[in-house]
Amino acid sequence: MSIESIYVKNFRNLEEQKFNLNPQLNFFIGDNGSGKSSILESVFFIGHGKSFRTTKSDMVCNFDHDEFAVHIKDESNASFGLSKHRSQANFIVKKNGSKLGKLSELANDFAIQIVTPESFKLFFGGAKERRRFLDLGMFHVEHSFGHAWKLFTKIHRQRNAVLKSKLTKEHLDYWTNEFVESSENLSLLREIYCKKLDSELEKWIAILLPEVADRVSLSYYKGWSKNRSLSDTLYEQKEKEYQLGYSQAGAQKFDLKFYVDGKSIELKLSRGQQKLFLVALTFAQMRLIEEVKQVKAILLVDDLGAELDSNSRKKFNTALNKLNCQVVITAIDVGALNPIISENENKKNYTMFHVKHGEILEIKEIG
Ligand SMILES: Nc1ncnc2c1ncn2[C@@H]1O[C@H](COP(=O)(O)OP(=O)(O)OP(=O)(O)O)[C@@H](O)[C@H]1O
Repeated sequence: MSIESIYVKNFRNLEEQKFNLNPQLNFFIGDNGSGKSSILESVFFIGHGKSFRTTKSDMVCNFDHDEFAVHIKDESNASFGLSKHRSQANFIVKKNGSKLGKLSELANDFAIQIVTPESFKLFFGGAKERRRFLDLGMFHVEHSFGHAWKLFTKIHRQRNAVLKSKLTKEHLDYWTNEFVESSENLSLLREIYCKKLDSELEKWIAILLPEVADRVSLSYYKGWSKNRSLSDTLYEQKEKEYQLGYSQAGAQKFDLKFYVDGKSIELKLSRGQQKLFLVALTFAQMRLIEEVKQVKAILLVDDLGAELDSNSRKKFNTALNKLNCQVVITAIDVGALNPIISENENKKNYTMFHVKHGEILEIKEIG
């Protein structure tokens, strides 16, 4: 799918704005603090039911107002919208004018991925972001994942509650058996997905980081040692688990690590190369989602110029043309978009906007 039009109201510094997007490339240019990231944040909000900058949804509501809204229309004229008043706990979520029960239901219709200047630091800096990334892909690609994940989360919570309240051995044994079974189930699904991701990643690395192609490897850690069963691991850690009050091993502890020549990415790649690596991974995931869902994913890139030199942006553009999806890119100035603009000049497949103090204006002539 692609987004045809967006309406935002009282979203951060965007008071009331309506604009149409190009089905392919969209560039938002503006000074620091003009509202570029807020535009991406509003699109991300529709696709994920949350912000990529804060866990507190009321933070995105304009300081001077009590209610914010985002509405979009896609290329087939289907409409999706959300709004929230500060005084209410829940969002009003609508699809084609009819109310939906949950914000998360909107996510079924979208596959929106984002790359920000911070994302590669977060991604290579800690397991949390890698877990989030992988599970997001799995949610779209592996049909049984949503159900398996929900079940696991419920069992994990129950087992932790038993550990915390130090209930009887019978209670713990029951929840441990359930926990082991659902951990193994989830882990198997993740392992299958990682293999798919690995083979797709290779293709994008060849375009974006040809200098390390064939030297990249991916390693999936399921959340407990590969040499021992989860039951044995939990049995051995029983005392410690009772002391701490939560499960020490299991599918919640999974991770995905990337290496170049067997050494971690942070040691082998520069910051710009790390960003390209994450772009390659994001494109690989988008392609897998597209194959399964038969929908085009939408890519958001905040501050393209950060960390990427002109040659890297050229490779980024080559990959972008191959991916062929709707893209929304922000930059501080037009120079940061070259050579992407110059290489797409003849195709006229882009729209450029100027963002100033929360106002969005389409630029007709680029001079
Ligand atoms: N809830 C809010 N209400 C009103 N204004 C807000 C709110 N939250 C943030 N802002 C302001 O919105 C402005 C735009 O922020 P945004 O991050 O979108 O800018 P940007 O154009 O991406 O800047 P940069 O290039 O520095 O990343 C900032 O000046 C910020 O102070």
